[in-house]
Amino acid sequence: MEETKHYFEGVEKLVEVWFADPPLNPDDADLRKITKETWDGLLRAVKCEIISFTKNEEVDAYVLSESSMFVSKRRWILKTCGTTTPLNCLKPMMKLAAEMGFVEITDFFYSRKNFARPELQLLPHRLFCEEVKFLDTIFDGGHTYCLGQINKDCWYLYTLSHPERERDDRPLIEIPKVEMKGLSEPDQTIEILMEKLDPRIMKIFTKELCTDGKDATVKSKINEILPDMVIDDFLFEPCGYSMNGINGRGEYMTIHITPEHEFSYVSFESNVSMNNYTDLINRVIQTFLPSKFILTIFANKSSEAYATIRELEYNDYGVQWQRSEMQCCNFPSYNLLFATYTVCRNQGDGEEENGEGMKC
Ligand SMILES: C[S@+](CC[C@H](N)C(=O)[O-])C[C@H]1O[C@@H](n2cnc3c(N)ncnc32)[C@H](O)[C@@H]1O
Repeated sequence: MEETKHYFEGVEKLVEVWFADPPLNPDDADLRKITKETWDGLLRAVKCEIISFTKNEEVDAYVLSESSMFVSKRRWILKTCGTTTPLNCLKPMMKLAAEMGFVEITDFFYSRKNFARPELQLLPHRLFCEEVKFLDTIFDGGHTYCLGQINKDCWYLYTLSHPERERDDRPLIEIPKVEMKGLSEPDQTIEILMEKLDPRIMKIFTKELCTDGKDATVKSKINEILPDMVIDDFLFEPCGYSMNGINGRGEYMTIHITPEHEFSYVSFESNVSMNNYTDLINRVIQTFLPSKFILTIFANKSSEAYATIRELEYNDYGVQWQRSEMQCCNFPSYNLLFATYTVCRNQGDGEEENGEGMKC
Protein backbone atom coordinates (compact mmCIF):
# COMPACT_ATOMS: atom_id res chain seq x y z
CA MET A 1 0.00 0.00 0.00
CA GLU A 2 1.13 3.50 -0.86
CA GLU A 3 2.54 5.36 2.16
CA THR A 4 0.69 8.53 3.08
CA LYS A 5 2.25 11.10 5.38
CA HIS A 6 -0.86 11.61 7.43
CA TYR A 7 -3.20 8.73 8.08
CA PHE A 8 -6.15 8.33 10.46
CA GLU A 9 -7.98 5.02 10.94
CA GLY A 10 -11.65 6.05 11.08
CA VAL A 11 -12.82 2.46 11.63
CA GLU A 12 -14.04 2.10 15.21
CA LYS A 13 -13.79 -0.69 17.75
CA LEU A 14 -17.18 -1.07 19.42
CA VAL A 15 -17.73 -2.56 22.88
CA GLU A 16 -21.25 -2.96 24.28
CA VAL A 17 -21.87 -4.53 27.70
CA TRP A 18 -25.22 -5.18 29.38
CA PHE A 19 -25.21 -6.04 33.08
CA ALA A 20 -28.01 -7.87 34.91
CA ASP A 21 -29.76 -5.90 37.63
CA PRO A 22 -28.01 -6.72 40.93
CA PRO A 23 -29.91 -9.07 43.23
CA LEU A 24 -29.53 -6.69 46.17
CA ASN A 25 -30.85 -3.10 45.94
CA PRO A 26 -31.25 -3.15 42.14
CA ASP A 27 -32.68 0.39 42.14
CA ASP A 28 -29.51 1.83 43.69
CA ALA A 29 -27.08 0.31 41.22
CA ASP A 30 -26.52 2.62 38.28
CA LEU A 31 -23.46 2.87 36.02
CA ARG A 32 -24.17 6.60 35.65
CA LYS A 33 -22.94 7.04 39.23
CA ILE A 34 -19.40 6.52 37.91
CA THR A 35 -17.90 10.01 37.95
CA LYS A 36 -16.30 11.81 35.02
CA GLU A 37 -12.97 11.74 36.90
CA THR A 38 -13.18 7.94 37.15
CA TRP A 39 -13.99 7.65 33.44
CA ASP A 40 -11.06 10.00 32.70
CA GLY A 41 -8.80 7.52 34.50
CA LEU A 42 -10.25 4.47 32.73
CA LEU A 43 -10.00 6.10 29.33
CA ARG A 44 -6.29 6.77 29.81
CA ALA A 45 -5.79 3.02 29.24
CA VAL A 46 -7.71 3.42 25.96
CA LYS A 47 -5.59 6.41 24.87
CA CYS A 48 -8.47 8.83 24.42
CA GLU A 49 -10.18 11.50 26.48
CA ILE A 50 -13.58 13.07 27.10
CA ILE A 51 -14.14 16.30 25.20
CA SER A 52 -17.85 16.89 25.76
CA PHE A 53 -20.72 15.54 27.89
CA THR A 54 -24.53 15.65 27.73
CA LYS A 55 -27.20 13.72 29.57
CA ASN A 56 -30.92 13.25 29.97
CA GLU A 57 -33.08 11.12 32.28
CA GLU A 58 -32.04 7.92 30.54
CA VAL A 59 -28.53 8.14 29.22
CA ASP A 60 -25.18 9.92 29.67
CA ALA A 61 -23.43 10.67 26.37
CA TYR A 62 -19.74 11.49 26.10
CA VAL A 63 -18.00 12.76 22.97
CA LEU A 64 -14.42 11.47 23.06
CA SER A 65 -11.27 12.62 21.30
CA GLU A 66 -11.72 9.37 19.34
CA SER A 67 -15.49 8.76 19.03
CA SER A 68 -18.05 8.22 21.84
CA MET A 69 -19.19 6.59 25.05
CA PHE A 70 -22.79 6.05 26.24
CA VAL A 71 -23.67 5.07 29.80
CA SER A 72 -27.13 4.11 30.99
CA LYS A 73 -28.26 2.35 34.17
CA ARG A 74 -26.94 -1.07 33.24
CA ARG A 75 -25.52 -0.68 29.71
CA TRP A 76 -22.10 0.64 28.70
CA ILE A 77 -21.10 1.41 25.12
CA LEU A 78 -17.56 2.45 24.16
CA LYS A 79 -16.80 3.23 20.53
CA THR A 80 -13.28 4.36 19.68
CA CYS A 81 -11.33 4.86 16.47
CA GLY A 82 -7.73 5.67 15.52
CA THR A 83 -5.16 3.58 17.35
CA THR A 84 -7.08 3.47 20.64
CA THR A 85 -7.11 0.34 22.81
CA PRO A 86 -10.64 -0.02 24.26
CA LEU A 87 -10.18 -3.62 25.39
CA ASN A 88 -7.54 -2.41 27.83
CA CYS A 89 -10.20 -0.78 30.02
CA LEU A 90 -12.62 -3.71 29.99
CA LYS A 91 -11.36 -5.45 33.14
CA PRO A 92 -11.08 -2.24 35.22
CA MET A 93 -14.57 -1.22 34.04
CA MET A 94 -16.04 -4.61 35.02
CA LYS A 95 -14.34 -4.32 38.42
CA LEU A 96 -15.91 -0.89 38.93
CA ALA A 97 -19.31 -2.23 37.90
CA ALA A 98 -18.93 -5.18 40.27
CA GLU A 99 -18.24 -2.78 43.15
CA MET A 100 -21.68 -1.26 42.40
CA GLY A 101 -23.30 -4.70 42.49
CA PHE A 102 -23.25 -5.50 38.77
CA VAL A 103 -21.76 -8.97 39.00
CA GLU A 104 -23.35 -10.59 35.97
CA ILE A 105 -23.10 -9.71 32.30
CA THR A 106 -26.20 -10.56 30.27
CA ASP A 107 -24.90 -9.51 26.86
CA PHE A 108 -21.48 -8.64 25.50
CA PHE A 109 -20.58 -7.51 21.99
CA TYR A 110 -17.23 -6.51 20.56
CA SER A 111 -17.30 -5.67 16.86
CA ARG A 112 -15.43 -3.79 14.20
CA LYS A 113 -14.87 -3.55 10.48
CA ASN A 114 -11.48 -4.68 9.13
CA PHE A 115 -8.84 -1.95 9.51
CA ALA A 116 -7.32 -0.36 6.41
CA ARG A 117 -3.91 -0.12 8.13
CA PRO A 118 -3.81 -2.88 10.81
CA GLU A 119 -0.03 -2.55 11.11
CA LEU A 120 -0.56 0.82 12.84
CA GLN A 121 -2.73 -0.65 15.61
CA LEU A 122 -1.50 -1.37 19.11
CA LEU A 123 -1.70 -4.59 21.12
CA PRO A 124 -4.21 -6.30 21.52
CA HIS A 125 -5.86 -4.77 18.44
CA ARG A 126 -3.43 -5.66 15.66
CA LEU A 127 -5.47 -8.63 14.45
CA PHE A 128 -8.92 -9.95 15.29
CA CYS A 129 -7.46 -13.25 16.50
CA GLU A 130 -5.32 -11.25 18.97
CA GLU A 131 -8.44 -9.46 20.22
CA VAL A 132 -10.25 -12.79 20.58
CA LYS A 133 -7.34 -14.24 22.54
CA PHE A 134 -7.47 -11.25 24.87
CA LEU A 135 -11.27 -11.49 25.33
CA ASP A 136 -11.01 -15.24 25.98
CA THR A 137 -8.83 -14.43 29.01
CA ILE A 138 -11.84 -12.55 30.44
CA PHE A 139 -14.82 -14.58 29.25
CA ASP A 140 -15.67 -18.25 28.94
CA GLY A 141 -17.69 -19.31 25.94
CA GLY A 142 -17.23 -16.32 23.64
CA HIS A 143 -18.38 -16.87 20.05
CA THR A 144 -16.53 -15.22 17.17
CA TYR A 145 -17.72 -14.46 13.65
CA CYS A 146 -16.43 -12.80 10.50
CA LEU A 147 -19.12 -11.59 8.12
CA GLY A 148 -18.38 -10.50 4.58
CA GLN A 149 -15.26 -11.40 2.61
CA ILE A 150 -12.18 -11.90 4.74
CA ASN A 151 -9.87 -10.67 1.97
CA LYS A 152 -12.03 -7.60 1.20
CA ASP A 153 -14.60 -5.77 3.32
CA CYS A 154 -15.57 -7.69 6.40
CA TRP A 155 -16.89 -7.18 9.90
CA TYR A 156 -15.79 -9.06 13.01
CA LEU A 157 -17.94 -9.92 16.02
CA TYR A 158 -17.17 -11.46 19.41
CA THR A 159 -20.25 -12.14 21.51
CA LEU A 160 -21.30 -14.23 24.47
CA SER A 161 -24.66 -14.77 22.76
CA HIS A 162 -26.23 -17.06 25.31
CA PRO A 163 -29.85 -18.06 24.93
CA GLU A 164 -32.20 -16.78 27.65
CA ARG A 165 -32.45 -20.16 29.38
CA GLU A 166 -28.70 -20.39 29.85
CA ARG A 167 -28.38 -17.03 31.51
CA ASP A 168 -27.45 -18.42 34.90
CA ASP A 169 -24.28 -19.81 33.35
CA ARG A 170 -22.90 -16.47 32.24
CA PRO A 171 -19.30 -15.92 33.04
CA LEU A 172 -18.26 -13.31 35.36
CA ILE A 173 -16.00 -11.23 37.35
CA GLU A 174 -14.56 -13.87 39.71
CA ILE A 175 -17.67 -13.41 41.81
CA PRO A 176 -20.31 -16.08 42.56
CA LYS A 177 -22.80 -16.39 39.76
CA VAL A 178 -26.27 -15.00 40.34
CA GLU A 179 -29.55 -15.77 38.70
CA MET A 180 -30.93 -13.33 36.21
CA LYS A 181 -34.53 -12.25 36.67
CA GLY A 182 -36.98 -11.10 34.05
CA LEU A 183 -36.94 -10.93 30.29
CA SER A 184 -34.56 -8.70 28.39
CA GLU A 185 -35.84 -5.26 27.36
CA PRO A 186 -36.20 -4.47 23.66
CA ASP A 187 -32.84 -3.66 22.10
CA GLN A 188 -31.62 -3.00 18.59
CA THR A 189 -28.57 -1.38 17.02
CA ILE A 190 -28.13 -0.19 13.47
CA GLU A 191 -24.68 0.70 12.13
CA ILE A 192 -23.83 2.11 8.71
CA LEU A 193 -20.09 2.21 8.00
CA MET A 194 -19.38 4.34 4.94
CA GLU A 195 -16.22 4.80 2.87
CA LYS A 196 -14.99 6.87 -0.07
CA LEU A 197 -17.43 9.69 0.50
CA ASP A 198 -18.41 12.63 -1.69
CA PRO A 199 -15.57 15.15 -1.29
CA ARG A 200 -17.97 18.12 -1.52
CA ILE A 201 -19.83 16.82 1.51
CA MET A 202 -16.63 15.92 3.37
CA LYS A 203 -15.47 19.52 2.93
CA ILE A 204 -18.26 20.58 5.33
CA PHE A 205 -16.41 18.78 8.11
CA THR A 206 -13.38 21.06 7.91
CA LYS A 207 -12.60 24.41 9.56
CA GLU A 208 -12.27 25.80 6.03
CA LEU A 209 -16.01 25.62 5.51
CA CYS A 210 -17.48 25.55 9.03
CA THR A 211 -16.76 27.42 12.22
CA ASP A 212 -17.83 24.74 14.71
CA GLY A 213 -19.73 21.48 15.20
CA LYS A 214 -23.16 23.14 15.16
CA ASP A 215 -22.41 24.86 11.84
CA ALA A 216 -21.33 21.51 10.30
CA THR A 217 -24.39 19.71 11.75
CA VAL A 218 -26.79 22.20 10.15
CA LYS A 219 -24.94 22.60 6.82
CA SER A 220 -24.77 18.83 6.32
CA LYS A 221 -28.41 18.35 7.55
CA ILE A 222 -27.26 15.76 10.10
CA ASN A 223 -29.87 17.31 12.41
CA GLU A 224 -32.61 16.12 10.00
CA ILE A 225 -31.64 12.43 10.11
CA LEU A 226 -33.43 11.80 13.44
CA PRO A 227 -35.00 15.17 14.26
CA ASP A 228 -35.96 14.45 17.90
CA MET A 229 -32.33 13.95 18.97
CA VAL A 230 -30.68 16.60 21.15
CA ILE A 231 -27.25 16.97 19.55
CA ASP A 232 -23.81 17.48 21.06
CA ASP A 233 -21.35 18.03 18.21
CA PHE A 234 -17.66 18.77 17.81
CA LEU A 235 -15.58 19.90 14.83
CA PHE A 236 -11.89 19.06 15.06
CA GLU A 237 -9.03 21.29 13.89
CA PRO A 238 -8.31 21.30 10.95
CA CYS A 239 -10.95 18.66 10.09
CA GLY A 240 -12.95 15.77 11.55
CA TYR A 241 -16.34 15.67 13.21
CA SER A 242 -18.09 13.76 15.99
CA MET A 243 -21.62 14.00 17.33
CA ASN A 244 -23.87 12.30 19.86
CA GLY A 245 -27.65 12.66 19.83
CA ILE A 246 -29.97 11.52 22.63
CA ASN A 247 -33.74 11.58 23.13
CA GLY A 248 -36.06 11.12 26.09
CA ARG A 249 -36.77 7.48 25.24
CA GLY A 250 -33.19 6.51 26.04
CA GLU A 251 -32.31 6.29 22.34
CA TYR A 252 -29.03 7.60 20.96
CA MET A 253 -27.39 8.26 17.63
CA THR A 254 -23.73 8.87 16.98
CA ILE A 255 -21.88 9.96 13.85
CA HIS A 256 -18.10 10.18 13.37
CA ILE A 257 -16.45 11.61 10.31
CA THR A 258 -12.94 11.31 8.95
CA PRO A 259 -13.16 13.61 5.92
CA GLU A 260 -9.60 13.35 4.52
CA HIS A 261 -10.01 12.44 0.85
CA GLU A 262 -7.39 9.64 0.78
CA PHE A 263 -9.12 7.69 3.55
CA SER A 264 -12.56 9.23 4.08
CA TYR A 265 -14.82 7.30 6.44
CA VAL A 266 -18.13 8.01 8.19
CA SER A 267 -19.93 5.88 10.73
CA PHE A 268 -23.55 6.15 11.81
CA GLU A 269 -24.91 4.18 14.77
CA SER A 270 -28.22 4.28 16.62
CA ASN A 271 -30.40 2.12 18.86
CA VAL A 272 -33.56 3.91 17.68
CA SER A 273 -36.50 1.52 17.64
CA MET A 274 -38.22 1.11 14.25
CA ASN A 275 -40.02 -1.74 12.54
CA ASN A 276 -38.48 -0.75 9.22
CA TYR A 277 -35.09 0.94 8.78
CA THR A 278 -35.31 1.61 5.03
CA ASP A 279 -36.14 5.34 5.28
CA LEU A 280 -33.50 5.94 7.93
CA ILE A 281 -30.82 4.18 5.87
CA ASN A 282 -31.83 6.23 2.84
CA ARG A 283 -31.55 9.48 4.80
CA VAL A 284 -28.10 8.54 6.09
CA ILE A 285 -26.61 7.58 2.74
CA GLN A 286 -28.19 10.55 0.96
CA THR A 287 -26.61 12.81 3.60
CA PHE A 288 -23.07 11.50 3.04
CA LEU A 289 -23.09 9.90 -0.45
CA PRO A 290 -20.60 7.08 0.17
CA SER A 291 -19.20 4.97 -2.68
CA LYS A 292 -19.60 1.91 -0.51
CA PHE A 293 -21.00 1.00 2.88
CA ILE A 294 -21.53 -1.83 5.32
CA LEU A 295 -24.88 -2.16 7.08
CA THR A 296 -25.38 -4.14 10.28
CA ILE A 297 -28.57 -4.45 12.30
CA PHE A 298 -28.94 -6.33 15.59
CA ALA A 299 -32.37 -6.84 17.12
CA ASN A 300 -33.22 -8.95 20.16
CA LYS A 301 -36.41 -10.96 20.50
CA SER A 302 -38.24 -8.19 22.36
CA SER A 303 -37.43 -5.59 19.66
CA GLU A 304 -39.99 -4.50 17.08
CA ALA A 305 -37.20 -4.80 14.50
CA TYR A 306 -36.61 -8.49 15.29
CA ALA A 307 -39.10 -9.97 12.84
CA THR A 308 -38.64 -7.34 10.18
CA ILE A 309 -34.92 -7.01 9.52
CA ARG A 310 -35.09 -9.69 6.86
CA GLU A 311 -37.32 -7.34 4.86
CA LEU A 312 -34.19 -5.38 4.07
CA GLU A 313 -33.19 -8.32 1.92
CA TYR A 314 -35.53 -6.94 -0.72
CA ASN A 315 -34.48 -3.31 -0.42
CA ASP A 316 -32.07 -1.41 -2.58
CA TYR A 317 -31.18 2.14 -1.80
CA GLY A 318 -32.13 3.99 -4.97
CA VAL A 319 -30.57 3.18 -8.31
CA GLN A 320 -27.15 4.24 -7.10
CA TRP A 321 -26.28 1.57 -4.54
CA GLN A 322 -26.14 -2.11 -5.26
CA ARG A 323 -25.92 -4.83 -2.64
CA SER A 324 -22.84 -7.00 -3.07
CA GLU A 325 -23.08 -9.20 0.06
CA MET A 326 -25.78 -10.14 2.52
CA GLN A 327 -25.79 -12.50 5.51
CA CYS A 328 -28.46 -13.04 8.14
CA CYS A 329 -27.59 -14.78 11.41
CA ASN A 330 -30.17 -16.09 13.81
CA PHE A 331 -28.64 -16.20 17.26
CA PRO A 332 -30.62 -17.64 20.16
CA SER A 333 -31.74 -14.27 21.52
CA TYR A 334 -31.26 -11.91 18.58
CA ASN A 335 -31.14 -11.61 14.82
CA LEU A 336 -28.25 -10.02 12.97
CA LEU A 337 -28.24 -8.70 9.44
CA PHE A 338 -25.01 -7.84 7.61
CA ALA A 339 -24.88 -6.38 4.10
CA THR A 340 -22.40 -4.50 1.92
CA TYR A 341 -23.27 -2.05 -0.84
CA THR A 342 -21.30 -0.31 -3.57
CA VAL A 343 -22.12 2.45 -6.01
CA CYS A 344 -23.26 0.95 -9.32
CA ARG A 345 -21.31 3.32 -11.53
CA ASN A 346 -17.98 2.32 -9.94
CA GLN A 347 -18.15 -1.45 -9.99
CA GLY A 348 -14.50 -1.63 -8.94
CA ASP A 349 -15.10 0.17 -5.65
CA GLY A 350 -14.66 -2.10 -2.69
CA GLU A 351 -12.91 -4.74 -4.72
CA GLU A 352 -9.42 -3.97 -3.47
CA GLU A 353 -7.99 -6.25 -0.81
CA ASN A 354 -8.17 -4.99 2.73
CA GLY A 355 -5.09 -4.51 4.87
CA GLU A 356 -5.95 -7.19 7.35
CA GLY A 357 -7.46 -10.08 5.41
CA MET A 358 -6.37 -13.71 5.68
CA LYS A 359 -3.79 -13.22 8.41
CA CYS A 360 -5.23 -15.30 11.25
C1 LIG B 1 -12.41 11.80 15.94
S1 LIG B 1 -12.86 12.09 14.35
C2 LIG B 1 -13.99 10.84 13.91
C3 LIG B 1 -13.44 9.44 13.84
C4 LIG B 1 -14.45 8.38 13.50
N1 LIG B 1 -14.18 7.13 14.04
C5 LIG B 1 -14.76 8.27 12.04
O1 LIG B 1 -15.83 7.86 11.73
O2 LIG B 1 -13.94 8.53 11.18
C6 LIG B 1 -11.47 11.69 13.41
C7 LIG B 1 -11.18 12.79 12.43
O3 LIG B 1 -10.77 13.94 13.15
C8 LIG B 1 -9.46 14.32 12.77
N2 LIG B 1 -8.83 14.83 13.99
C9 LIG B 1 -8.33 16.08 14.13
N3 LIG B 1 -7.85 16.25 15.37
C10 LIG B 1 -8.04 15.10 16.04
C11 LIG B 1 -7.75 14.65 17.36
N4 LIG B 1 -7.16 15.45 18.24
N5 LIG B 1 -8.06 13.38 17.69
C12 LIG B 1 -8.66 12.58 16.80
N6 LIG B 1 -9.00 12.94 15.56
C13 LIG B 1 -8.69 14.18 15.17
C14 LIG B 1 -8.83 13.07 12.16
O4 LIG B 1 -7.81 13.38 11.24
C15 LIG B 1 -10.05 12.47 11.49
O5 LIG B 1 -10.32 13.11 10.29
